Amino acid sequence: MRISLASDSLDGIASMLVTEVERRGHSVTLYGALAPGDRADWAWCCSAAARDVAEGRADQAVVCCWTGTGASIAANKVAGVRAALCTDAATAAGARKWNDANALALSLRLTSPQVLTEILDAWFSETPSTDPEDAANVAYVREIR
Ligand SMILES: O=C(CO)[C@H](O)[C@H](O)COP(=O)(O)O
Repeated sequence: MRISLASDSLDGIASMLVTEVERRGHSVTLYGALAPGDRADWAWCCSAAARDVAEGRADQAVVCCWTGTGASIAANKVAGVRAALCTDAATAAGARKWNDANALALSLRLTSPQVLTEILDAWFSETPSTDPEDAANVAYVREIR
């Protein structure tokens, strides 16, 4: 898949994120501190990655900041993006399955290298639920203005 990655710093698991996503066979587009010379303020770089998803240049995004909160807020402001701040594999799997989340938000502060690999394995292996109730929730979210 085409994955847009953004981080406002190179702290913690930020650099590892790029290699871990590529190692899983995805092509990446980089924003913020991950792309030398790019703007690295979280609001800008995380919304830029999310906009790639909304406008069809990427299938999914992974957005990071120290807390993960700004990254998720900025990504969720982009229409059509459902960003989920995930701190463990079960949350990441649930976000893909029940929320059809198309952007993974991560906290550079909280996410250890081990947890990052667990989250990415869960995120990329889970698929959206086909249960009509789950689909109805996601459809409802799509229409929220
Ligand atoms: O978590 C964040 C936003 O939600 C930022 O990473 C945090 O505010 C630090 O930013 P800066 O290094 O620019 O001061």
